[in-house]
Amino acid sequence: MNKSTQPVVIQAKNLDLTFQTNDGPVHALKDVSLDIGKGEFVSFIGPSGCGKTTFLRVMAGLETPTGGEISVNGMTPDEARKSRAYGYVFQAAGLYPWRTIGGNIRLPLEIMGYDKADQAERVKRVLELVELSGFEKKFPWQLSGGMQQRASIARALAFDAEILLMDEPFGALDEIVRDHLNEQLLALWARTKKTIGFVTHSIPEAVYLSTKIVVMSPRPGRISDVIDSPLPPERPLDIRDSPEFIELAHRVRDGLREGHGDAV
Ligand SMILES: Nc1ncnc2c1ncn2[C@@H]1O[C@H](COP(=O)(O)OP(=O)(O)OP(=O)(O)O)[C@@H](O)[C@H]1O
Repeated sequence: MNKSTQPVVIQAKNLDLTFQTNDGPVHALKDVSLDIGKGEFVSFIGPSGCGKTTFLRVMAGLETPTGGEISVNGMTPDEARKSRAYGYVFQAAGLYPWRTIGGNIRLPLEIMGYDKADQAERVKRVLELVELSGFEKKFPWQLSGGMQQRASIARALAFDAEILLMDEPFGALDEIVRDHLNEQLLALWARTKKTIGFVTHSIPEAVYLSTKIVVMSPRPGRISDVIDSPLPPERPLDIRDSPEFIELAHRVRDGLREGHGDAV
């Protein structure tokens, strides 16, 4: 299933996850199988409730599947988490308002016991990576929403996690800011060669960013299409006007329609 020539980092086989709720069982994931190769940028797109976040949380070891198997670097997700295999970026930047940007990025490093000099070096490096050098001593409220989200990405990068799991990180931002962050994220991905799992509701965002697009559908949450992108790795924003891009966006839209009647 994995067409990438890179080794497989995340392998999910026939995953099932049913939540038991007061209103009865909710089948959040059904028979989900997927290989993610090292260095891939994989987007998960689908209507609300199709299990995107649940799948990401299973990869991160934050949710336990009720059936099937999943491995991350040959380990269980829980073991992978303990070996600091991934960083997690949420929809809200989730920065502590009483800590500076540098202080927020340092927090996981403090908890993990990195020494002071190493912490300082890492904070400097990741701030450069997200183009926030000079903002270390500012507080979150002094930064725009887009900058806060970049700081949150920097925090996830600070301990060299090989895998970055991002749950709609730019969903709350306006389109121009989002375009800019998409460009920056692609550049960062090219520089760092991270493996990225990215949840989005936006077709253009998924098509612009991904090497692989996973289309999901709800009730029960399942994968309805997996598309390996034919687009080149170098992607200026105006690639979105190219026939290849538009064709790919159509295929994603068709996949969403099939899984969800006519509403997306
Ligand atoms: N902890 C939980 N307990 C019970 N049900 C849950 C839990 N987490 C998720 N669900 C349910 O599982 C289904 C999938 O939810 P999930 O959040 O993964 O979807 P999603 O595709 O990420 O949706 P959205 O795009 O709205 O964020 C939904 O029906 C949701 O209500």
